[in-house]
Amino acid sequence: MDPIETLFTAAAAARANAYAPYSGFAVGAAIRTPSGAIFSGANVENASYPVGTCAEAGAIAAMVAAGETRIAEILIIGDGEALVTPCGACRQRIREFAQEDAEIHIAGPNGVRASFTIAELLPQAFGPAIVKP
Ligand SMILES: O=c1ccn([C@H]2C[C@H](O)[C@@H](CO)O2)c(=O)[nH]1
Ligand SMILES: [Zn+2]
Repeated sequence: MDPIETLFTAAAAARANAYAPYSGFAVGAAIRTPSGAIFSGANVENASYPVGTCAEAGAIAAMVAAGETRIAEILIIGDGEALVTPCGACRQRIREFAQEDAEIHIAGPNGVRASFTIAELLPQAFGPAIVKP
């Protein structure tokens, strides 16, 4: 299968399990690391609304738990007509692990609609190199 299609399938499977009873807005995300492994996540909402977490955060947590810390590509599937790009907090989360040339693919239920780099979505970012000695 085409690599993007593989990511899309993983993100769609996670999205099908999204826990979004409050917004009704299901999101799925899938990361491919340089090793070729794929990690996925879905948004998980909470009765205490601010405690909910984004799909991207879930996929990043799965990647880190498996011992990987580099994002080669990430694909996010949202809903509706508008591009569901990562929220501000998730742009920062992706920035932490994104390779320089990492692509962020934004998809709807029928496929990828646009692709960006992290520099496009989070210019002049605060990142690890600033903090790490
Ligand atoms: O990129 C995004 C944008 C939104 N959401 C979730 C958060 C919340 O559960 C719902 C509506 O904002 O969608 C994500 O998971 N990722
Ligand atoms: Zn987010």
